[in-house]
Amino acid sequence: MGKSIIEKIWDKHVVYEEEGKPDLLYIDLHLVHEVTSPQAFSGLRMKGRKVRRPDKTFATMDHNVPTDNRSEIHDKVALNQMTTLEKNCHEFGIPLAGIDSPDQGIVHVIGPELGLTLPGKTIVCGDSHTSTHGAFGSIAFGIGTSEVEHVLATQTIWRAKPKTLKIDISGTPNKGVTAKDIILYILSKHGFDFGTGYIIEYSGEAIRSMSMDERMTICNMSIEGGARAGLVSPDETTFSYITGRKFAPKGEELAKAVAEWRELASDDDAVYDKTIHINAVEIAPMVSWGTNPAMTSRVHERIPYLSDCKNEIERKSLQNALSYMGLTEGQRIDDIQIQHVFIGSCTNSRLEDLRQAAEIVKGKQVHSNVRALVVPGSQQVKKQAEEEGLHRIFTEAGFEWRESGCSMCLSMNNDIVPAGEHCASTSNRNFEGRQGTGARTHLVSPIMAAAAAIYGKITDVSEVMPEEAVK
Ligand SMILES: CC(C)[C@H](C(=O)O)[C@@H](O)C(=O)O
Ligand code: SF4
Repeated sequence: MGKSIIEKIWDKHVVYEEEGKPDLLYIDLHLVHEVTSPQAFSGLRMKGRKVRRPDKTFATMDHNVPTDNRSEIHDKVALNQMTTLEKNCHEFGIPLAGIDSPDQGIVHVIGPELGLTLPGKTIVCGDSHTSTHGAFGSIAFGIGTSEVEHVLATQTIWRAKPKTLKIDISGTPNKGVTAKDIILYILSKHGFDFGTGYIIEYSGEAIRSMSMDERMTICNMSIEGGARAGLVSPDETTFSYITGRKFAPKGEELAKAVAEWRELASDDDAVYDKTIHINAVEIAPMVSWGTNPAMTSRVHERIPYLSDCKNEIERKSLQNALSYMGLTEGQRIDDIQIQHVFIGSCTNSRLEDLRQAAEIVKGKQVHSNVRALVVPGSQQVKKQAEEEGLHRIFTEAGFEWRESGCSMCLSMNNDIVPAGEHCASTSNRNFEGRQGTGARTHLVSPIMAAAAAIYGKITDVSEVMPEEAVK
């Protein structure tokens, strides 16, 4: 019987196992950011311990860095977390892409970009969207702060062996349908907890024809379905992305690594605990209308009716979501008015996301009721986008063009959506208060966000996209 990539990587990393207990897993890469690391470093200091493998650890600051004026940081909590991270990295010998570094950015954007994220690795970070790195064929998952301390001290972590779930996506996506729509569709169809206890492997022709940026978007949101991680078996697309990256293997070492990575891909006869099939033609541009990412519909649909709910629990949760969102049952999704647009976050702030959004925005103006932000995921993305002139397309249309960071994805910095206002956002979470107290989030793709910015309401991008923007 063949093995899946999940079992292959897992088995190679188990350093200790005992019947009925979690496995002790070796960790190849530990990514660190300013929010979930301070207590972990204090713990080490108190116990007089060192970081075991600073060379397998890499830090950046992203959650609360300002994305407008970098030179004056007024927020005391943010400033404290940033200087604490600098101090900790210096003391424990950990490489850091600090606020002034050309490598700074959202931790899940810079790992791949710098060639730190590689196939076959086990990767952890004190952050739930670590699943993003699975796009390269690695097992990557988020850990808690006490576990951050454990990994810093031992380079290992305790984890029960996961169940395996294969999501096979066939077919060619329709016009206006992106990787973001595919993952939102999966969530809308299977709920916010279908992945509990599983690591997902995404496969099928739709995945194979995706770029690395697109695969990252899909893997990123695995966690919104409750999964422990999500990944894609590596292939030529993966290897060519990695080639030439700053910390990736080079020359002969790379050739040797690629030969090993090829062996990692799941065997044709691998067996999974569960399999889900999806046909991409079922999918249209998607929009979340509720308060979890599974409360999502196709753009031309209506918000569900209370009378369609299967039970009282469902009815209550629909009622609560509608009241928080200021929407009514049966309302048309494309009637929702938008006051804010956020293009950014570890889901959709990479170069391709910005290129696609710019195609929609080119030569148009942001609607007068809308405030729109583009926040590149990293300084490298920002620089490349500027070299291509994308920043000019956005700013001429009336978008704000920012420095890299998590920004409006979560209300931990200055980029906040005011109470009661609606934001079309390319991020991954729409929980109550996520973008600010009382803020109303609609999760969409970058091109849907761009269309919302121009028309001031949720708009089916497939109807307004120029011919040259159709893939
Ligand atoms: C702040 C951090 C712990 C958090 C996470 O783990 O995901 C954040 O990145 C988020 O997206 O909510
Ligand atoms: S961009 Fe958003 S989801 Fe991603 S790490 Fe930052 S806060 Fe979390």
